[in-house]
Amino acid sequence: MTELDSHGRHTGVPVTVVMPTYNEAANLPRMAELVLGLPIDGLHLKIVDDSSPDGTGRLAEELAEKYNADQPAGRRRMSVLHRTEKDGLGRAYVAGMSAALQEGAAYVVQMDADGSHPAEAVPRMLGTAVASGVGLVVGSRYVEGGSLDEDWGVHRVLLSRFANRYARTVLGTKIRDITAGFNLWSAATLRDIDLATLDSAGYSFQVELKYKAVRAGHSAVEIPIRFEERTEGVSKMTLRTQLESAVVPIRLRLKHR
Ligand SMILES: Nc1nc2c(ncn2[C@@H]2O[C@H](COP(=O)(O)OP(=O)(O)O[C@H]3O[C@H](CO)[C@@H](O)[C@H](O)[C@@H]3O)[C@@H](O)[C@H]2O)c(=O)[nH]1
Repeated sequence: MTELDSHGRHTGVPVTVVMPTYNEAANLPRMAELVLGLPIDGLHLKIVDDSSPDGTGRLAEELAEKYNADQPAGRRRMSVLHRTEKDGLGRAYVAGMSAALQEGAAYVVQMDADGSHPAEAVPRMLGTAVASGVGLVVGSRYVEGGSLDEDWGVHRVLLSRFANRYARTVLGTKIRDITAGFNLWSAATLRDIDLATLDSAGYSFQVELKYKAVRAGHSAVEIPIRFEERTEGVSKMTLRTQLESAVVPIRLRLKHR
């Protein structure tokens, strides 16, 4: 059970932040500093890099060496999982989450490496999960108090709103930000979902995982966050991943009628 010590730090619970990267060298040092500076003792940052041509994987190793340097033997604050090729956001998360569970994480946080997700919300998400006992806390743009960076173009805003409305309608779920990429999971919830047999390779993984968690009987809580547009690098979303996002909800619905 996590507790807050006299300095307001969460203690006593192993939390792993899984962060997939593809060409995020310009963002990674700042992200590592933000995440590893959070007031959560024992927090671990796991990078899942798909052989980024810009050297993100190598940089991640250098950062891990720096952050692990002053740790007692056998304890690491940061690790890097290298995959041989770009194989999709969903598969990168499956690899990172599976490794985190094997290493004994009690909670797993999903976070983009581009600064879109407010790292400072993680203690609040953890506190919510522990206090309420829910297995999934969604960092939500679409509940009261949540917001989107005004720099998101009209096209992206409409696409995001449509994708959410579409997936929610097809799947009949109540989660308002079902495409959200900033989520905290309890290990028990992830274990109840067969990560090895997901239908999604790419971004629709976000929808599939939440749907399967709710179907497995777990409840979700959404807490408001502000989503910032990245200032460095570019989104890796493609037409193909968007098409997958259109197909996966229908496939899930047909499978689980
Ligand atoms: N390892 C790996 N990482 C990837 C891959 N594709 C993307 N990433 C990493 O995944 C994170 C998100 O990728 P972006 O391409 O920046 O995502 P986005 O367009 O901003 O979309 C985000 O918001 C959506 C909701 O609007 C989310 O649905 C989506 O999952 C993501 O969080 C970044 O850290 C990026 O480097 C991949 O194939 N492999």
